[in-house]
Amino acid sequence: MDYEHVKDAFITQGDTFTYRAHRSPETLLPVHDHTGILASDGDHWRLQRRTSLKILRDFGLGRNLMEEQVIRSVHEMLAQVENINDKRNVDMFWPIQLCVGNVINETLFGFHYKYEDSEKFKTFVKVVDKHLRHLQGKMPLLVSAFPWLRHVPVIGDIGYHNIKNNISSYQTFIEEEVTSQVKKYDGESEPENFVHAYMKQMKQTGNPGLDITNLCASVLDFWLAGMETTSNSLRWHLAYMMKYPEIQDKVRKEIFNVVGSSRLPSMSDKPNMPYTQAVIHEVQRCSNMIPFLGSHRCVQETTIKGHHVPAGTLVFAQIWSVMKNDPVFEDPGSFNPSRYLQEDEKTFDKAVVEKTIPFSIGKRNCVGEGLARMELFLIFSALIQKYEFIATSNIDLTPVWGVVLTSKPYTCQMIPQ
Ligand code: HEM
Repeated sequence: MDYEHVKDAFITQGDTFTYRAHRSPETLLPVHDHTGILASDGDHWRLQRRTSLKILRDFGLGRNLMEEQVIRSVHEMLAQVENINDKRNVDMFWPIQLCVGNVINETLFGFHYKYEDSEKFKTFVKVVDKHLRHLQGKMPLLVSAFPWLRHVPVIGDIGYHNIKNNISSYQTFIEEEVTSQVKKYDGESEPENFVHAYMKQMKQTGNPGLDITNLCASVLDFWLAGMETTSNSLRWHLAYMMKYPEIQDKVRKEIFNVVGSSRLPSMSDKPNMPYTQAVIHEVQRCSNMIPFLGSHRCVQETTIKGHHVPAGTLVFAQIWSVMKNDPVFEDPGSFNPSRYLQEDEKTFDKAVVEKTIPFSIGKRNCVGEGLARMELFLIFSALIQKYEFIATSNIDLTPVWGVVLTSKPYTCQMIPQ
């Protein structure tokens, strides 16, 4: 499957391929199947997706709430890192995890976890992390291929029931936070967080599909789809920068030229920082974090580029293969951000950018793409502006297998700039 196949299925024939399989491992993500965005389909999915996108757009475009939230989180992360006395051997796992987690938490619930008081949050993050890792084990994949195996002792327990039971541990966290925000909503003032904005939509539209069950499910989707992806991507960014220090220096030089050192980079700087943008594209292409997309069930018989696809076929688009193998990427195995820029080093090569699709394309692409792109730019550029990162352990860029391909753990020396 190449880019043209994915484009034909997901864009040209978008409506035909927006349905899900409704079998594990997807059904092991939400508490109830057919709720929220990630695991639902049909008119219900359309309603939930449209509602979430409207809220995110109102926050991001209308009032810039989103950028302010990310920058607040960056400030907190930098303050935490500054307090580390010995910067010769630092593990950036938790500072990055908390920074990204706090952006989602503030977007959804309107408050930040303080670093010194984040045990509840850390426990939740660990449960989600464990859940996503277990989902991609051999047994769940076996049960996914042969759903009747979930009735077989041992295989069914490891591959299905134990994982299903895990869900309740993170659901408690979600329900507590949603309930607390629901109580605070006065119905009058301009919503400042997702829960309040969703409640306003419930009230304004009166649509029975917008209810507390689906609010909780959408909130959970944001955590599941938004945290591991974004925080791992940032860890990949630092790993690549330490493996290629000359590229790290070049990014920093661009940041100093455009932003200076007295303030943090902002979204208005982004158009003037083509090299930093090219590096972010290339890290996303090379780290290629999502090995399998969710299933896209075909609802009516069709053809994709001459291949017959019967109704009911499950399609798993290989965006991994597009970013690895498309001929537009010359020498695809090498890490080369300059491939995104023309000779003037300012203008993007549109053909190369078009095939870089870490957020997928079409009707079921990433709902959080705008937020994730903003986070990657603001958090990555702030870190490179403030510190030089030098590896103090081996940087092995072979990924660790999972729902999201992660970087191997590493430590670094951080030299203030
Ligand atoms: C670097 C970060 C991220 C990457 C690489 C990424 C990637 C993806 C991809 C490839 C899909 C499509 C899956 C499919 O076709 O089934 C997806 C879907 C989704 N993403 Fe993201 N994502 C990221 C961050 C986020 C964030 C920050 C959020 C929200 C806070 C988010 C929310 C979602 C949701 C809700 C869906 C499901 C869309 C649907 O089923 O209609 N993602 N993401």
